[in-house]
Amino acid sequence: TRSTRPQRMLKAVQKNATKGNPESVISAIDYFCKHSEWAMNVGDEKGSILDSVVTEVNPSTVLELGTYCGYSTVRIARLLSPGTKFITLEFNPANVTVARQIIAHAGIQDKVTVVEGSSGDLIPQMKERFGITTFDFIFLDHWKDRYLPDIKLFEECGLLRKGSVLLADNVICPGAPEYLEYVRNSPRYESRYYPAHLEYTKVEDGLEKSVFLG
Ligand SMILES: O=C(NCCCCCn1ccc2cnccc21)c1cc(-c2ccc(F)cc2)cc(O)c1O
Ligand SMILES: [Mg+2]
Repeated sequence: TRSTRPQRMLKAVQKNATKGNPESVISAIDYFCKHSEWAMNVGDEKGSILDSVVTEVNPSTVLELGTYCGYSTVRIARLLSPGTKFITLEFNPANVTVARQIIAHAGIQDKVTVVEGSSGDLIPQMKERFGITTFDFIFLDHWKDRYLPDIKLFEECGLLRKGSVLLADNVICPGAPEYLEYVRNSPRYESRYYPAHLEYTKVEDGLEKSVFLG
C-alpha cells in the first residue's frame, strides 16, 4: 500500500541527513518540504524564532504538544542543556513511530521522551507519571482548538510557575483566536506576537509568546 507523507519524510532524512547531526536532519526536512512535499513542521522561519526563545529561556523542564515527525523536537532538543527534562506528546501512533526514528537519526533520543496520547488526558498526569512539578517552557503545536482548554488545564494542575513561557504556533493560520484573546487579555500573562509565515509558504502566520506572571 502507498506510503504516508511522514514515512516519505523519514526516508528523505535517512537518505540525506548525517546520523547524529541534528542540523543536517533539520535541513533535510526543510529541503523535503520545500522541494518535494509540504508538511506541517514549524519550518525554518518560525523555527528560528523558536530557537531564539528556547535559548533565551534555557529551560530545565520542557513540554511540546504536537510532535508530528519530530522536526521541532529536534530543533528544541539540540539547544537544551544536559539534564533538561523534555517531554513531547503526540496523538497519532503512526507519527510517534516516524518521530522516534527521525529523533534517533538526529542522535537526540536520550534528551527527549516521546509520549503517545492526548493533551487532555496526559497534562493531569504529568506530575505523577513524569515527576514534573512545573514546566519552564511549553511549545503548543497540536489541535488549535485545544490551545485554550489546555492552558487553563496547565493553570488548574499547577504546572506553571512565575516566569513559565508558553510559545504557540499557528495563531494566525490555521488560527487560535480564542487562545489569543485569552492570553492577550488575561492579567496573568504578558503576551507578545512574533509575525512570520506559514511554514514553506508566503501565507501570514506567527508565534505568540506568553509569560505566566503567577
Ligand atoms: O493542525 C496542525 N497541527 C496539529 C496536528 C494534529 C495534532 C494532534 N495532536 C498532537 C498531539 C496532541 C495532543 N493532544 C491532542 C491532539 C494532539 C497544523 C496545521 C497546519 C496547516 C494545515 C493546512 C493548511 F492549509 C495550513 C496550515 C500548520 C501547522 O503548523 C500545524 O501545526
Ligand atoms: Mg504548527
